[in-house]
Amino acid sequence: MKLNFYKYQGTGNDFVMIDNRSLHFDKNNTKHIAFLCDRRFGIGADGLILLENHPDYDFKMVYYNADGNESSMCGNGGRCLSAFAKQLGVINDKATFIAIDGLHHAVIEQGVVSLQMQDVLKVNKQQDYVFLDTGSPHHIEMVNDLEHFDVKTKGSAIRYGNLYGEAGSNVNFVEKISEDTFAVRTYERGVEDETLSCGTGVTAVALAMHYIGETEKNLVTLKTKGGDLKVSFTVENGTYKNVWLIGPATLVYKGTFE
Ligand SMILES: N[C@@H](CCC[C@H](N)C(=O)O)C(=O)O
Repeated sequence: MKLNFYKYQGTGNDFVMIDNRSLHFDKNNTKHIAFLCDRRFGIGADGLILLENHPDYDFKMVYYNADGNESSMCGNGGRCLSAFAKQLGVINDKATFIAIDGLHHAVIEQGVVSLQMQDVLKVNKQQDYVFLDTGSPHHIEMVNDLEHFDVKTKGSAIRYGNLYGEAGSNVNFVEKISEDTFAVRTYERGVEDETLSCGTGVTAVALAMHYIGETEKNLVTLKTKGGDLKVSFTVENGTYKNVWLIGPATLVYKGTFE
């Protein structure tokens, strides 16, 4: 059967997008989803996202990691899916959609997609790291010389280590550039490698840097290998609300897969 797909990227975090409003896509075929995401034998992507109808909202987001398994929230994916929904004519410049972690709002202005993320009510600060959940779980460590840091080896050791058990965690390494700017590199669970950018990851980093006092700003720039993202938020009694992930989301190409 022929499959129409669209390839999107948001700061280099890339996704195969499928309009599944007719529910024709086989969601249980993990091997097929992993195959479509394979960079040598398939289309190639960090994840695959289905856009589906929802009775109460503009659309529903269903997200799979490159390993073919459905996973928790993808921030860059949510931004790209909002751009895809606009391209399909499902929305204009604003969206309210449901994802695995709940309701999201998105606003699109000149190719920049701002996505409201879940409130973060709990931050776990330890001596060497911070852990928080921004829709997906994120371990955060500050390091020196991030450019030459072995993200894959060190990230994999933490992801599969004792701290996070069977479920594992995404792992972010951070270097402070200035009061409101941080460089971030992320090892992504389900891709099992470093990706060029991770939306829930940079969101977690911005909040963590505020929480541990590395910044007092509530608009933070995160520099990833795939480009810059911004995160804004309000602070209420040690919790983070009104959290927005802001950055570009671009159609790369569309195609048909046999
Ligand atoms: N790239 C994503 C994160 C996707 C989910 C993650 N790999 C997981 O399984 O936890 C993002 O932009 O947030």
